[in-house]
Amino acid sequence: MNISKEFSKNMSQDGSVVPVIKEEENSSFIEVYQENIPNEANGQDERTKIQLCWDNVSYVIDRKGEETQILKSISGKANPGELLVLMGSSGAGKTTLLNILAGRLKSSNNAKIIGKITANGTDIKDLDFGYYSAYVTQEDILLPNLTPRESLMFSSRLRMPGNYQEHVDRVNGIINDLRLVKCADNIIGSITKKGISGGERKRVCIGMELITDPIVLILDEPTSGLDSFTAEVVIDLLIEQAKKGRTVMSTIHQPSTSMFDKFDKLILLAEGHLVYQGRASESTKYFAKIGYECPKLMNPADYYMRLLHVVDRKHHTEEEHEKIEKIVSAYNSIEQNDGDYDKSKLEPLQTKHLASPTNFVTQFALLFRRAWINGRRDPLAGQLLFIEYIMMGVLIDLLCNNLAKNYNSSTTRTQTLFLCAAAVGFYSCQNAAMQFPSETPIFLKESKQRIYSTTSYYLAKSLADLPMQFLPNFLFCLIIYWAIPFNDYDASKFWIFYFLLTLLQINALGVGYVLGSCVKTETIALAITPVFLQPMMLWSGLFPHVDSYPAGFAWVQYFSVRFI
Ligand SMILES: Nc1ncnc2c1ncn2[C@@H]1O[C@H](COP(=O)(O)OP(=O)(O)OP(=O)(O)O)[C@@H](O)[C@H]1O
Repeated sequence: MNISKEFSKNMSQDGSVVPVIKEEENSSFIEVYQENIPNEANGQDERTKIQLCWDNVSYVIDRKGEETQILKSISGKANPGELLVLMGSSGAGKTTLLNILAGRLKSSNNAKIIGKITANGTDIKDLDFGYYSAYVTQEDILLPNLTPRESLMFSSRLRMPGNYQEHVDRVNGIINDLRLVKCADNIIGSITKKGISGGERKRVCIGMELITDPIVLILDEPTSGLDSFTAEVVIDLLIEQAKKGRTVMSTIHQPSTSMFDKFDKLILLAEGHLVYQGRASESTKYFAKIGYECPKLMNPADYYMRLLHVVDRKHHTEEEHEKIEKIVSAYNSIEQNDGDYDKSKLEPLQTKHLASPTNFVTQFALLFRRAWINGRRDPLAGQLLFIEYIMMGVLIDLLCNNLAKNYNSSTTRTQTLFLCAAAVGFYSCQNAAMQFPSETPIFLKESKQRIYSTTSYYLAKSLADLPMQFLPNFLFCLIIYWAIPFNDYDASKFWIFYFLLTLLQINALGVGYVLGSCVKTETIALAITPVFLQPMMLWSGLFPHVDSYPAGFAWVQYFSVRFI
């Protein structure tokens, strides 16, 4: 393992590491967690600590046969009890490095990760590293209609063992730690719906990860978009977490001088190269030594950003090229040694995969309740659906009412039924397609963490939405059936009419869910729904009739949500 002299000579010899986990061959996650409960007697948790090391890590992507090296042989380590901050100009590779270290980025056909990453000496590829670490993404991935308390509570109940009171206590502890008491019961909100502030939202995101009491906490730009005071509150929070013995790594954009002074360790990246690794407080001395002295009254973070900035990453000017070369070779010429954290205090981690703490039924029940609350607090979508159905019902009535007086023509009957089927199919499909895109990031994040199965999520989400779908359809059928004499107003036949339209609706919802889960935004979901539905209407058998299809084309009728 190569690390810089600057870094290693300043490493603390933390004698307070007290590893606790001693897993049996077949112990479950619940048992591991219970052994892992922190004892904060001396401010430090008496539990496993993790030192994360990375050795000559490179990331190479292949773009149309042209290889680009995003990270260039980077080595380093993050120690327990310290806040390690990654900085560098935009595009330097900070997020890429964090993603690789967190095990979120894997080698693929056109992207290769080279090098080795270990946690307490074990390759993270052999570990269920997600159970030891937590990753807070740059974007706030939260359900907008829940409160911070509800979000934390669902997260705790889905991810951790324990009875209801234990979850309540854990959530209250986190709300207090993150200073969220004032806003704990307010709606989180979104861009379009005012809720808690940006800083509070960021702290909720951090809380959602702290709920599992992770040993390694990794954050991508947790302070971006926050004012300097709120940003400092977030940094203080990270320092508190580090003081508890956690290994905390974060990228930070533009820290203020007072924030910078609080960082324990600093990693600076330039164009995928490592150009500094060591104590943040020693960095100005180091750069002065290699010929880049930070002006006395200038924020060192600002100075490094300007120093390492390049205008066009693909086409460096000669001056930029020489500067980066000089800083990189100065760093590489420093004698490397391995003296650092006392490794004898680090316990090897278990390599087997750990089971989820909740079973299918619990997952379904919690996800159903979450989806139900989130859906009911966003009445607009439901109200729109009611308006659409009632409006269409009234319009069909108006159009077909006259025909009803002489309702013997089977053509008219067929056309009216087609209009009903088209309305129900279209509205249901479009509404269902709109359900998923906004929740896709939440689902992807949670399913990557293996908090629940895809089946439990899908069932809970779609069943929680069903009442809101069925009710407007029922009103639509009431309006249509009693206005148009399909069956001489035979009341018993109404239920057959309603049942058939409900079957069609369930079909359309299924198609809508598939479409919605394939796209990233609601706008795309809205745009692609007609693309799928219109051909289905075309070969529904009405225009033209199935009997008149060209030879060999009769099979297309089976790819339609057919009602007639
Ligand atoms: N899979 C990929 N395909 C193509 N380019 C990529 C890929 N992953 C990363 N990059 C490029 O690698 C560079 C580093 O990206 P990264 O997101 O790590 O930068 P960063 O330092 O976090 O920047 P910022 O501070 O702006 O978020 C960028 O130029 C990015 O476009």
